Amino acid sequence: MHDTLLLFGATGDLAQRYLFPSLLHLLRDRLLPDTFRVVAVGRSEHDDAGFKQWLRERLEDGDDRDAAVVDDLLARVHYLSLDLNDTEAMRTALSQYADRPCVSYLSTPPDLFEPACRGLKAAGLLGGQSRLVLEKPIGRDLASARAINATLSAALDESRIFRIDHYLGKAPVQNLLALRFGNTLMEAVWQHRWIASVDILVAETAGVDGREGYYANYGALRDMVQNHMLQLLALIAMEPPSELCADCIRDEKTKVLRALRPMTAADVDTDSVRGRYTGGVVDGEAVNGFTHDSDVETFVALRAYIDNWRWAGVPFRLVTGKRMPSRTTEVVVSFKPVSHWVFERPDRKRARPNRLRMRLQPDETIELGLMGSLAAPEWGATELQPMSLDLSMSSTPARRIAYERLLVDALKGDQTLFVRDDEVEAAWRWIDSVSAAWREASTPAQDYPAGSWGPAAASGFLPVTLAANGHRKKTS
Ligand SMILES: NC(=O)C1=CN([C@@H]2O[C@H](COP(=O)(O)OP(=O)(O)OC[C@H]3O[C@@H](n4cnc5c(N)ncnc54)[C@H](OP(=O)(O)O)[C@@H]3O)[C@@H](O)[C@H]2O)C=CC1
Ligand SMILES: O=C1O[C@H](COP(=O)(O)O)[C@@H](O)[C@H](O)[C@H]1O
Repeated sequence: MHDTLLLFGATGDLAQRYLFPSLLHLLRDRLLPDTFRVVAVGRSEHDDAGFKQWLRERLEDGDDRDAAVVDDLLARVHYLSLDLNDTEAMRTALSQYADRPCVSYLSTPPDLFEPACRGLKAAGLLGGQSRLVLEKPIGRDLASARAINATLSAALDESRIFRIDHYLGKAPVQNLLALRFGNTLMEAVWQHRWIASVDILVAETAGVDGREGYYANYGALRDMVQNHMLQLLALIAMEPPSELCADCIRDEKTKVLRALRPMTAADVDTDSVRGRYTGGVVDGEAVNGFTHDSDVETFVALRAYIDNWRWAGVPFRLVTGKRMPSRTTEVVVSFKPVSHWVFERPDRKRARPNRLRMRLQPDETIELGLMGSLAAPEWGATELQPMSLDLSMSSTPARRIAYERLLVDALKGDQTLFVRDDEVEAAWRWIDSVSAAWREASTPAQDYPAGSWGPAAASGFLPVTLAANGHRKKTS
């Protein structure tokens, strides 16, 4: 396991909210080497003591903080103020760390990836066994992703490049693989013959607040669908890998992403909805709308098709939005109805095809919708009723922040939960088809009030499980 982490963007939002708290937990749980050290790099002109004071105030804010562990972490941190565009300054300041293999983590905007690579290379930090971790987004479209990948591959081998999609660090997301490939029952019915549709919902109550500049250039399609949602789709739809090696899994995910049917302007009206939140009420609090000058969407609903043998004709409905009524990430697999109905005719109206609901956030639960009989002898006949089988996951161990797992894996060199160059490009290829179709069809972002499930036109895309929770009913 490498023991030197160079964290670029150390003064940023991600670093203070997730990366340093993750390191704190890993140190507390003794999951880092004794010699572990962090070179924290930002543009802000703190001196080392000033940065540590700034960081201490943020770390001590958390409710699970142990003062001794905070002290331990801060003793391992050294701060450097550097402009990543200044290759010579990077070489001068950083070459002292080239004494042993290290992990450089670029938690910075993507336009800094190229200059940062130049500076790291000049400092000798990309050679040997050193690794590079990159935050999303990897570009803004296929062309820019390719340019970033070309820069990276000119600097170091793909086996040492770790592209983050933090959803892959979430234990419930990894459990999708366990559920699919650890159970005979699932895999036997996991295909178009038995499955009618798949819903993937990632709803957030949070708004864009504080990230308007970034978001206005990306929108929900590029911010959420290109990475997290397509990763969920790939895990649900991929073929079984021959073994759990990083490339075995990434090969299969990439095949799925490549098989996504491109969207055309003719599909836009039936297969997509764009939305943008206006003012409203979320969690009992009044919130403002997203009023940025750009035309970006904060909500997307898409119907996607995977053109391969397993998934022919099965719609995958992808819905994500900000300022929704609840924070919910779930995958709902709806099965086809039974082929021949043998029960009383009136029962047929009540018949509900089986449904597997895998809730990933905020809590992890699995629910299987079945038909069963609640017959009472005096009724004289069997009456079928929908029943649901809840598999509580409450006995699973406490979950770690996704970044804890990803940081450990990057330090160890395990790429399984990181995204490969061809995978990123396949995802962008499909996203580009959607944005080109929207452009050609001049698809507007329709208003929805904050605290609702998106524009009215999207109701046919919402999983039926929302109606079961008392939310708006699905209309088609
Ligand atoms: N925040 C989040 O929740 C998430 C963020 N991400 C991704 O993580 C990355 C970082 O995001 P976030 O922390 O929010 O961004 P911020 O804007 O909060 O931070 C950006 C960081 O980059 C540094 N930086 C900017 N320009 C330079 C430069 N020329 N030279 C050296 N350092 C520079 C900043 O330094 P300084 O502040 O000192 O100027 C700061 O530390 C982005 O790619 C983002 O998309 C991904 C998922 C979630
Ligand atoms: O990458 C991002 O993810 C978050 C949602 O992550 P979660 O772990 O809280 O589900 C999203 O808010 C943000 O816009 C996006 O950049």
